[in-house]
Amino acid sequence: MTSPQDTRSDKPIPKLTPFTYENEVYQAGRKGQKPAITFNCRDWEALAKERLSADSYGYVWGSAGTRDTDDNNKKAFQKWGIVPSRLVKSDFPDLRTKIFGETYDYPIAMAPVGVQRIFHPDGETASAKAAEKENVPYILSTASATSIEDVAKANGNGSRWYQLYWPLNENNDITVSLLSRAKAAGYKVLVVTLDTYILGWRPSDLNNAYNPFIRPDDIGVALGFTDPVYRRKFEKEHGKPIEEDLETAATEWAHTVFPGVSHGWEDIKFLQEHWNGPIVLKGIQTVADAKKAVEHGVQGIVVSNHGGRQQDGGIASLDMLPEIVDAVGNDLEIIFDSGVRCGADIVKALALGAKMVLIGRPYIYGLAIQGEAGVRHVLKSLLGDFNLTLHLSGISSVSPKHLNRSVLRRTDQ
Ligand SMILES: Cc1cc2nc3c(=O)[nH]c(=O)nc-3n(C[C@H](O)[C@H](O)[C@H](O)COP(=O)(O)O)c2cc1C
Ligand SMILES: O=C(O)C(=O)c1ccccc1
Repeated sequence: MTSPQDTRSDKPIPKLTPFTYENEVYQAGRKGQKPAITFNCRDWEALAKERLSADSYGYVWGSAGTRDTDDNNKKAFQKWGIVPSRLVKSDFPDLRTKIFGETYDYPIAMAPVGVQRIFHPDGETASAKAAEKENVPYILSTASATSIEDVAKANGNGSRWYQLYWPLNENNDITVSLLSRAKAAGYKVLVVTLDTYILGWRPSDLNNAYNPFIRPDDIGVALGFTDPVYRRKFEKEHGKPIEEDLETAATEWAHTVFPGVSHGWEDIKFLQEHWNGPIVLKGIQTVADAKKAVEHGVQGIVVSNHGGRQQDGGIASLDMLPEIVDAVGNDLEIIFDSGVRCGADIVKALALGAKMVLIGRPYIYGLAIQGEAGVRHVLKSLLGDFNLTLHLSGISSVSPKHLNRSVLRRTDQ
C-alpha cells in the first residue's frame, strides 16, 4: 500500500502539503482555540476598516471616480465558472511555476503597494517578512515607507522584485541610482509601472483631503530620502540637507516619481541599458500595447488596471486578459492583477492564460488587521483555498496543460 504522496514520486512534494493550514486550524479547534482572523476572504476588507483610520482605509479602498473600473474588476470573475472533472487520479496539485528562468513554489506574488506604514507601524517590513516565510515573491514599491535595503534585510532569503516609479529628471541619475541600489540589494526582476505618472482622481482621498506623501511624517518617501543622488541634488538646490526641510523634500520627491508626464516607448531602451535582468511592464490593458512590449524586447507584462485606482470608466482587467494572451502569450510572460480576492479568482486568471497573479489589497487588509501575522494569514488562506479549489476541480497542476480555458464556462451568456 503506497501513501498518497508516493504516487507523486516523479516530482518532489511541493511545500503546501495536504491540509497544512486548515489542519492546523482544525487541530487547534479541538483544544478550544478559535482563529484570530476570519477565513472569509470577502470579509477582510470590513475587518481592516474597523482597524484603520478613515484616512488610511480610504486610501487602500479608494478607486478612481465612480469606482466602476474597480467594481468591474471584481464582477468580471463572476462571469466565469469553474467546471470540475471527475475520476481524475491526481494528488494535490503541483503549484510550482517557472517564470523568468526561476521556479517558484506558487503562481502568486505580492503586488507592489506603497506607503504601508499608514496601515501598520511595521509596514513593508512586516509584509516582506511574511513573504519570505510563505515563499511568495515580494514586489517592493518605489513609494515604499521603508528603504530598499531595509526591506531586503527583512525579506532575508526571500525572493524580491523591484517596482519602479520612473522619475523624469533630466539626466536619469536618480533612476540609475534606484536601479543600482535594487540590484545590489538582491531584487531580481524590474517591474515598471506605466499607469501612474500621476495619481488618479480619487474621491475618497479628496474627501479626506489626504495624500500619504504630503504629510508631516512623510510616509512613502523613504526611497528618496535614503537615496544619495536625490539627497545631493536637494542639498545643492536648496543649500540645506533634507532633514532641515522635510516638507519641501517630500513634495519634490513626490513630483520626481510622479512627474505628471509619461515616458514614451523609446525610453524602454534606457532601462534595458541599466538593468541586466528581466523587465516587466505593469499596467498593460490592450493587445496593441502588449505587442509593443514584445517589439521593445521586454520579458513580461502585468495585465493590470491598478485595481481601478487610476482611470475611471474602465473595462475589467480580467476581460482584457484572454485577447492579450492570444496575441502575445508565446512571446513574453503574462502576469495578471486587479480584482483578485479569493482562491477561485486565482484559478480563473491562470485558466485564462496568466502565468502568475499578483495579490494587492487583500494582503494589505491582512497587514492592517494584524501586521506580519495578518499578511501570513491572508497568504496562507489564499493559497489553501486556491489549492483545494484546483484539487476539487480535478486540475493536477498550474501548467497550461491542465489549467486552461477548458475548465471555465461563461455564466452570463
Ligand atoms: C494602497 C495601494 C497602494 C498601491 N501602490 C502601488 C505602487 O506603489 N506601485 C504600483 O505599481 N502599484 C501600486 N498599487 C497597485 C497594486 O500593485 C495592484 O495593481 C492593485 O492593488 C491590484 O488591484 P486589487 O488590489 O484590487 O486586486 C497600489 C494599490 C493599493 C491598493
Ligand atoms: O495608490 C496607488 O495606487 C499608488 O500607486 C501609490 C502612489 C503613491 C504612493 C503610494 C501608492
